[in-house]
Amino acid sequence: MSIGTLVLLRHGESEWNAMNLFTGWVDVHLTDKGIAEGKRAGALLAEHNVLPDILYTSVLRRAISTANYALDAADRHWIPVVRNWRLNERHYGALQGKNKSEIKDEFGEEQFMLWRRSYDTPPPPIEAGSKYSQDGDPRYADLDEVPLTECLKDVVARLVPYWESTISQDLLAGKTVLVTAHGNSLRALVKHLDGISDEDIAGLNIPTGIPLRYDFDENLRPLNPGGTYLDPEAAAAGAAAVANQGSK
Ligand SMILES: O=C(O)[C@@H](CO)OP(=O)(O)O
Repeated sequence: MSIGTLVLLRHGESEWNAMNLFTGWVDVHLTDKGIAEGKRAGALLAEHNVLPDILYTSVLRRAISTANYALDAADRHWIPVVRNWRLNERHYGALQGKNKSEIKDEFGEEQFMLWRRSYDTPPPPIEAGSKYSQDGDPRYADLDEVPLTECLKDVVARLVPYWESTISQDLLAGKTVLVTAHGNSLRALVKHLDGISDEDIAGLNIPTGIPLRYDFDENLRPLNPGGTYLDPEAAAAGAAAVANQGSK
């Protein structure tokens, strides 16, 4: 059987994306624009005849809702769904709920970019019991420890084993697999798929709501390194907008 197709989809614009706030594991809703992006993503899937057989999402509603809108638009609302915290956004520690521009002004561009895009510098940990911490959240009851902060390296460490044991098995079985997740969890996965260095991953930004397709050889090496966005122009504009967050 031939190897399946992978489609990565970052959730549509969330309320906190629109407000320029660090989000991480805080479970915020989509904006109307984000809902429209989800529907458009589904239309793109249908137009390109990339019809998912199975969906993997994080346990955060911005990814779950985006997938629901997209699959409904593509008439694939009925496929099996697997949700796993390992696809969650990077935990943004004490920065969760903080305004990106204010953090940049307070700590300077260099520290801001270290926290946002360096591979192995996590933000300061969130305080237990603080408004935007996840302690006591029932969806994480099975975790030995809920993270208090994460850098991208931590996301790679929690996500790649799940990719290898579970998601990639569906590709090897020939399925079309949709993964609906987040800016930094998808950066972690793309880093692994494309073998991007710890330094170069800093320059990679994933736009909201535009399906990114990967095809593979039998060793699960991408035949189209970097993947193929189903709307390349919108993807380039969207990635530039993400890169510039924090600049007023
Ligand atoms: O706030 C976040 O959780 C992420 C994604 O929106 O932000 P950034 O792109 O700055 O890593």
